[in-house]
Amino acid sequence: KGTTRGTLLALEHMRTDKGGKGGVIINISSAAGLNVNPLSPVYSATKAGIIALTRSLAMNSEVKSAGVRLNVVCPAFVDTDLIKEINDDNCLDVQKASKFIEMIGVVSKEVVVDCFMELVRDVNQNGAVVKCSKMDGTQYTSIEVKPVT
Ligand SMILES: NC(=O)c1ccc[n+]([C@@H]2O[C@H](COP(=O)([O-])OP(=O)(O)OC[C@H]3O[C@@H](n4cnc5c(N)ncnc54)[C@H](O)[C@@H]3O)[C@@H](O)[C@H]2O)c1
Ligand SMILES: CCCCC/C=C\C=C\[C@H](O)C/C=C\C/C=C\CCCC(=O)O
Repeated sequence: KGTTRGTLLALEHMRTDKGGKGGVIINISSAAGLNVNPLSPVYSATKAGIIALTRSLAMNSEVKSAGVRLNVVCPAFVDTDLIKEINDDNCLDVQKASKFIEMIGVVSKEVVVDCFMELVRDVNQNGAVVKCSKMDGTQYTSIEVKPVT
């Protein structure tokens, strides 16, 4: 809910057809939103929602004309407090989650920031979904878009 409200507020503020200067919105989702995550299904659903929200707005012709780009970063595990706070309230099996994190590995915050900044600087990126993971590195995902007529 916070990401949806924040995105819509930023968009209203930034769009050139409403007096703004245009620009770019980068949302943070998660690798959990790109694939199944049986250990935290609700978390996964909220992250999939952020990807759909961001891509849908990015592909809206009025938003494009108003000079606002939107992209989304989907990190796997990152070295922040969040992964130290996995517990029975937010995960269905904490022990399995710990083993999974060990297997996938944890990236530094700098890796996510680099990814974020690349999407800010590259004016050709709109609607991009970028995964960053220790195991697989940084990858632009490819999801087919059927244009709405
Ligand atoms: N750490 C990871 O492995 C990881 C991976 C992928 C995605 N993410 C996502 O990245 C985002 C940031 O997480 P993080 O890893 O930096 O965690 P974090 O725990 O370090 O930071 C979360 C921040 O959100 C703030 N916060 C919590 N509830 C809030 C609220 N209701 N209103 C305003 N602020 C609130 C906290 O005070 C904290 O500063 C989250 O959406 C998380 O799901 C994290
Ligand atoms: C698996 C336990 C998830 C617990 C949720 C708590 C923290 C979540 C952190 C991140 O958002 C990442 C969550 C899941 C990552 C899911 C898949 C990683 C796939 C990695 C890869 O494909 O390289």
